[in-house]
Amino acid sequence: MATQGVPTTADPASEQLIENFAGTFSAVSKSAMFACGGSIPVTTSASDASDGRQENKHKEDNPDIETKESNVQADHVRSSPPICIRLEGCGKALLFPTGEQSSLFQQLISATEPASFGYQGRDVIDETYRKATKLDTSQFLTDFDPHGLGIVEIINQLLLPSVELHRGVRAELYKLNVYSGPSGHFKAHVDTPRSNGQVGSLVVALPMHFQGGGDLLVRHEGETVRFDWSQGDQDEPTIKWAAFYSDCEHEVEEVKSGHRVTLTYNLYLAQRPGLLTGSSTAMDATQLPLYLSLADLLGCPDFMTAGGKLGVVCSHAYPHTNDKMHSLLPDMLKGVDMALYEAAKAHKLQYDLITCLDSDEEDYSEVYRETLGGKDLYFRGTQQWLDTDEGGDDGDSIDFRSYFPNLQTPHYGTVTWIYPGGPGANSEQSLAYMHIRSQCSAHMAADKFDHNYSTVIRPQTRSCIRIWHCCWRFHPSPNVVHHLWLSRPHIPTARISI
Ligand SMILES: O=C(O)CCC(=O)C(=O)O
Ligand SMILES: [Fe+2]
Repeated sequence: MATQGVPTTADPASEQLIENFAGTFSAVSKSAMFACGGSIPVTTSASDASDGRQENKHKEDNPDIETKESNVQADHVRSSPPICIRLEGCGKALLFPTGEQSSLFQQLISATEPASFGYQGRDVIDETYRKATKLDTSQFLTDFDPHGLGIVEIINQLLLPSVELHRGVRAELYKLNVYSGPSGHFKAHVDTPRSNGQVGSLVVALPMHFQGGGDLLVRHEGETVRFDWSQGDQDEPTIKWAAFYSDCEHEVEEVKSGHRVTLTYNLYLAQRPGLLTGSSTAMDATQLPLYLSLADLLGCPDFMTAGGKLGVVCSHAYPHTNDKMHSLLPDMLKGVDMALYEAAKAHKLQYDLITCLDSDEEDYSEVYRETLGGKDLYFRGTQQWLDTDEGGDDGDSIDFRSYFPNLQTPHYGTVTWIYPGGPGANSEQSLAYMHIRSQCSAHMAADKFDHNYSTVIRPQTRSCIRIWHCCWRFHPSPNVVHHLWLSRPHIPTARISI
């Protein structure tokens, strides 16, 4: 057996920092995400479009550059064409971005009516509480498509962490609203659900100059996320969006000048038509609490001065056995796992996702690596035993490693592990067992194991292998299995792997 202890446990100063980070991670994973948002640039001229083509050409000519960059900051930036609004009874299309002096925009403003809000079962208009105007969907048409721009998919991944893969949200246009300066606002409130299936709201701010105020604040269990969407006339025109659960209190701060024009959508739970589009660039990771917590960790000069590794156990299940699914990572990540991935990416950390086997022994000082059929499998701990009694409770134990003669030296050294919810809280290990089963059935002699032996790997039994469902390490190749690995190449003394 090849082993090699690597003394890279966190130093005491780092331990406190890691604890803070773990606290945020656990809090986020417990409460899941309650709000998310992002921005999408609007392409307004032919030159913008050709810039995009130039960039693609550059990448075609330099495939290596593409590959190297793709691990850290690869996604192309998705942009939107100008957004068209057509008013009922008006043949002309109003295109956003637009100037507030344009006659079509003025026509829009005059067509809107004071916006009400629900209070004790009635629709009320009270400008001290809400000063805004609205158009109902019967009064206008728009070509804005939150599904096509990838917004809905991001919401699926971030706001629906506990829902199975095939569930998602459907966004249904509800209103156009205008909050105009100097005093347009909406005080803190919780939206009235339009039906049982409604899970949240999506607000999209069209590219339009307005300044000062107009921030959307969303609150949940004492946490607040602020979305600042003001745009000056020098800024690139950008669509801003935010989505949040129905039970979140939210408010719109006073707009000082200009017009804040929004499309609001109700988000309903729906069947998810397929897998993901991978448009995470539309999301603003810097608004994630994990981003800030990670920033604290990375910004501290005391953090892991002697180097070290941080492993974060995934909160959700992913199909390890299916190569097609592997290639869809990270797009198919859910909830806090995706948030962590996005936060790491926004910090320009390197990352990798691996599947990891975790023994139940106390000694975690060794990490073993085994390459199986082009996939890397990582072992932690010193004892890897399989109980081979397929049907019964207790059977013979076999040293798992004897089936992997090419076991290599430890690859990652000691890892400081963060278990959201605590060790053992991962309820989705069964998928990982299937992974083991499939790995083993492909690579072990058929007479040694039959295909049922997922039943004999018992996570809670001390002498059995326990599988933690992804320690993270991302790799651009679809053939290499998962584990998120974060490091800071520019600060060589402090290396983090998650
Ligand atoms: O415009 C916003 O940011 C939020 C609007 C809102 O709260 C609502 O329409 O219920
Ligand atoms: Fe609202």
